[in-house]
Amino acid sequence: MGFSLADITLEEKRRALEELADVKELFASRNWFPGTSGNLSIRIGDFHPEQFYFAVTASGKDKTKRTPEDFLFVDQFGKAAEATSLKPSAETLIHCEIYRLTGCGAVFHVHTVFNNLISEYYGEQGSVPVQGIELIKAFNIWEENAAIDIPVLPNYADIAAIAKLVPGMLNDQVPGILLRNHGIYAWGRDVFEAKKHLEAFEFLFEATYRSLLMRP
Ligand SMILES: CSCCC(=O)C(=O)COP(=O)(O)O
Ligand SMILES: [Zn+2]
Repeated sequence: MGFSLADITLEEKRRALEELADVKELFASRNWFPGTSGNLSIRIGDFHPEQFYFAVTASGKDKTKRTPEDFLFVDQFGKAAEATSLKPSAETLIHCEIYRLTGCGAVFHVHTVFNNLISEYYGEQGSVPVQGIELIKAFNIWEENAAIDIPVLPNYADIAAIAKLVPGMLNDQVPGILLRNHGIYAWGRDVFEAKKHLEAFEFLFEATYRSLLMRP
């Protein structure tokens, strides 16, 4: 092993930055980055659980704007892998842990009103039960009347403490975790799949919220 960022082609790095910029713009148009919240990443190059690289959003930026300072490359520890004045997302360690454990290709995190409300409602229980909704198929689960449990983790100011909980909370079937009163992390093999999963989660959260309201 022992490869470096320089071993990854410029073309692959350029493509990752372009894809991140496009998906960031799309999510911004949906108001999925209120108050500079949210972070996005795409993995590049070879993957070994103990060594990999990814491009991630810089911390604290207005993610509705497209600037030359939006992203940087980091290693498997979340440390900048190039000389830069940019700081990686404050939540980069959660991305690191998701890549390490799943080997996925992209991780997207957004704060929305529906994911916050649902995470609080089911926070004590530790997971959000969802059953019989067609969009569960977005997670490649095709059985009749499928039931899933979306994990909910506690939210701490110490991101490393949250990252430590990730291994114990991953559910093989479900490509996402909710942080209580915080937001959703969704991932996939690539940008297409991570976006599909994130959209499905948001649909399921809104549907769950509305069905709770409809209860007698
Ligand atoms: C103002 S939102 C608080 C931090 C957060 O939850 C988030 O998603 C954005 O942090 P980042 O460092 O990635 O900008
Ligand atoms: Zn966040």
